[in-house]
Amino acid sequence: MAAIQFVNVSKQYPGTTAPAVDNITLEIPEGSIVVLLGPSGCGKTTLLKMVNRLHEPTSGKILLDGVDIQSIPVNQLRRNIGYVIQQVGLFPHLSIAKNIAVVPDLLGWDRQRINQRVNELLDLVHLPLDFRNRYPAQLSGGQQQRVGLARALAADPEVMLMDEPFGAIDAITRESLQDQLLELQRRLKKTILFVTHDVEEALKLADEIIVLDKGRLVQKDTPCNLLANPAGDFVRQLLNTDDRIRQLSLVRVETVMKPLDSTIHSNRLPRVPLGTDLKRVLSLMLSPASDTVLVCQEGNPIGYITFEELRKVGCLSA
Ligand SMILES: Nc1ncnc2c1ncn2[C@@H]1O[C@H](COP(=O)(O)OP(=O)(O)OP(=O)(O)O)[C@@H](O)[C@H]1O
Repeated sequence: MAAIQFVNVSKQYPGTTAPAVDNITLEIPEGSIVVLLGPSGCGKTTLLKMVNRLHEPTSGKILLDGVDIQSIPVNQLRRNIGYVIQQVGLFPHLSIAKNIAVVPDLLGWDRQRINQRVNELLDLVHLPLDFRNRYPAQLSGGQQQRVGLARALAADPEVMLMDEPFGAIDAITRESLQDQLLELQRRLKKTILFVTHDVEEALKLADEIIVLDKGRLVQKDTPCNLLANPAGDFVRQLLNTDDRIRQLSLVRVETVMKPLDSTIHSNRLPRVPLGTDLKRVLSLMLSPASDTVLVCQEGNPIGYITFEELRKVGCLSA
């Protein structure tokens, strides 16, 4: 079942002449990262904020695991959805531990369980335990953003909404936060709806990308299919498809691979772990020549990708 379903959802703000979100119907599959991509003002944030009811649709409905969110009390809904935003929104007067514990506190967890969870989360986002007693102002922007992520994960929500979470962070820290998010996602398998206007970030993080223009859904596809078959000039220009090799370096092998089958004799084939980018796969295919590369999870082959497949999905056609 899709974790989040939008059914004919529109939103028009009072006093405006055009809808910010215009009749969107789409499904966000459980356990996937789906990225909302589009230029400023296309309706990404509005669409996202309707999921935790920070905005209400003018028409249409949104289902969470098949349940209309209108039937769920708002506080309960928000406690079950992790929310990470660009401005982090940490409470300046609370320690890092207390910031991370906000939702477990609200849920009435006992002290010991909260302490344990805070330690677990600091570890998960690669922050040292002695950060527990620091205050937000004593952390760098990237560290604060990791605390924001830990806080959103605290009560182990199935769904995470992330609105340009790395937007205000320098390029190098941003890349490492993206890598950490992907690493976390391989373990936690949350359903993540992620807003960005950064094409490279979208190609790197997404299992599927949803392109919006003026509130309308223009295309919904995997990063590779989007690059291969952009639905018209708007998407083509948005993706700026000139630099194919750069783009290959952003797309992850799991968004393209096929599950392993009996036609593949795996003994001597080159192997890559989940998360490897397609540029690396291509270089393995070229030297020494091998038209198939195996994809492994914890050392065990689970899928494969062929040169023909790379070519067919269009990444190499330019
Ligand atoms: N509270 C509001 N009242 C009126 N109009 C609004 C309001 N919030 C957003 N809008 C308008 O709705 C449209 C969509 O805005 P939204 O913030 O969803 O876009 P976005 O794609 O997230 O943009 P950005 O990338 O710049 O954050 C814009 O035209 C915006 O001006």
